[in-house]
Amino acid sequence: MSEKREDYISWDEYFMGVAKLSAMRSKDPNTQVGACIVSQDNKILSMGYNGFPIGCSDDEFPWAREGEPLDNKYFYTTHSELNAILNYRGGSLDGAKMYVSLFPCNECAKAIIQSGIKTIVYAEDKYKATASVIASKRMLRTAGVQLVLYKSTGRKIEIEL
Ligand SMILES: Nc1nc(=O)n([C@H]2C[C@H](O)[C@@H](COP(=O)(O)O)O2)cc1CO
Ligand SMILES: [Zn+2]
Repeated sequence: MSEKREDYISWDEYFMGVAKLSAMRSKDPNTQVGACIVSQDNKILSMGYNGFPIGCSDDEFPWAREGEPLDNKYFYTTHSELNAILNYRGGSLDGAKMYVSLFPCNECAKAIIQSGIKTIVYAEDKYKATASVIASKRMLRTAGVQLVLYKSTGRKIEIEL
């Protein structure tokens, strides 16, 4: 009998890979973020990426980072984490895990806590010095959400599409 394959991807690589693949759907020219929500028994429940709400055209709303609040993206974008939570239509997310390519902001932190997600596995934390992320960590830690920095295995995957 032939032996089983040994170079299959791990659960962590699988879920962070799905989060990063989701991020590739984002139209944001500066930062693409992806999230993948997983049940306690390793089933994918939902995914999301950052973008404008349904019906708000990617070609009409602004992608700029600067300028007046009404003329830049920040009032209009839905973050990947919130999209992943809202995309889930199956009931409770109690005890679920979220894999996300960038640490969640304070607004998403509130949604994560309220939805019952108990663990966040994040790949990057490039805005860690901002008030938003400091406030986010304060709430998440106080609420008992486990924060896990994803350790890259360095594996590169090429997929023909
Ligand atoms: N955790 C996050 N999830 C997200 O989906 N985002 C989104 C909002 C914007 O579309 C983009 C950040 O844009 P910028 O400020 O790096 O050009 O990423 C941002 C953060 C940061 O907290
Ligand atoms: Zn957010």
